[in-house]
Amino acid sequence: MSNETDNDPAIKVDNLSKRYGKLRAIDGVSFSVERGQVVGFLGPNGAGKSTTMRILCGLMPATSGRAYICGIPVASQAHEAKRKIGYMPEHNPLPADMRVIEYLRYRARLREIHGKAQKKAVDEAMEVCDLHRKARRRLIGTLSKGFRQRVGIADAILAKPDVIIMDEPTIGLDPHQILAIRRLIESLRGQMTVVISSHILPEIERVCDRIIIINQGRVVASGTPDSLREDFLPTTCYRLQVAGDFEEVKSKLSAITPHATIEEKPGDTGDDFREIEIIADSDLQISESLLHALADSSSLRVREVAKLKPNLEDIFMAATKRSYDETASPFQRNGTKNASSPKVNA
Ligand SMILES: Nc1ncnc2c1ncn2[C@@H]1O[C@H](COP(=O)(O)OP(=O)(O)OP(=O)(O)O)[C@@H](O)[C@H]1O
Repeated sequence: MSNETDNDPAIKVDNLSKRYGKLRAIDGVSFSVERGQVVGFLGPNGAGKSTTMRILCGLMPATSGRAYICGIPVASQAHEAKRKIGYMPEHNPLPADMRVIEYLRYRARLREIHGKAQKKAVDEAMEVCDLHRKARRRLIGTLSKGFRQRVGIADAILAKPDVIIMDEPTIGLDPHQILAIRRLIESLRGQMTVVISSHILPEIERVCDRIIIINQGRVVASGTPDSLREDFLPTTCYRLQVAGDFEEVKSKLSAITPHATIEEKPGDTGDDFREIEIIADSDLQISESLLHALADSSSLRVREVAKLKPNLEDIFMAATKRSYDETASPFQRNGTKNASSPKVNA
């Protein structure tokens, strides 16, 4: 029996843990995902991403804790919860000797979609994934990896699930194929809740509204890319290219940002310009002041002032390093000690 209401989040995970023998693969994981969001689910190898996703998809039971899809408890109402989810595993076993259209019809039958509804569902999924014209009658074994990924996504969206979970959807694809899959995911925004696990961080940063980072079985960060930047790397970095005496440059810049670190970057710019970095602990907007101060001097020339923004890779490194530092020993994952909780911004 369904407990679903439209107000329930698309996904709610409450204190979820999973042990494989003595190993705690995930340990007290909690988060929720609002409907229509595209969320990146990140973590280093072995962090517990696949374990969490498999529990969410009803493919494996948790040791403790609860997971809900649109308010439906996955453990006690697995069949109903599964109807709400489309899952694309990292290693998607597709039959090489079936044609795309045959395979999707077969997958629709497994989801109890028959007759006219089946034709409509298969046509629409092929249309969204751009398989209709180019690949509908092709043998899956003859398709490029990018097209095989599209078949996997078409399969996952066939039954118009509320939630679609994709494990590494762009792994092994060339830049054109990655762009095509990104556009496809973007076209799902607002219609379905999409959770993507990937190690391709620039891709995740481009496409996701929210990021959840898991490390050593625990959620260590959760928020929008901007809120995570503020939480984990609340620094400002300017990079300048200036020609002239470094001590003079330094004294001019120190007058504007007395507490910042000012360093000359090693490396050759190919001429008499040098690269200088200013790093401050707070958010600064000083491009104009920097330009004025340097232009004021007759012996200095400036040709570039750029404010650098930490990217998702920087955030990922900071979040997973912080939690790694806060975890005193690997024994904790076997449950012999309690780890201190890393900072999480839910
Ligand atoms: N079936 C299993 N039996 C025993 N240990 C397992 C099993 N599946 C996963 N593990 C272990 O649980 C931990 C979490 O694995 P999981 O696959 O969930 O991580 P992941 O974040 O998805 O990693 P990756 O990015 O490498 O796919 C790892 O230490 C892994 O070795």
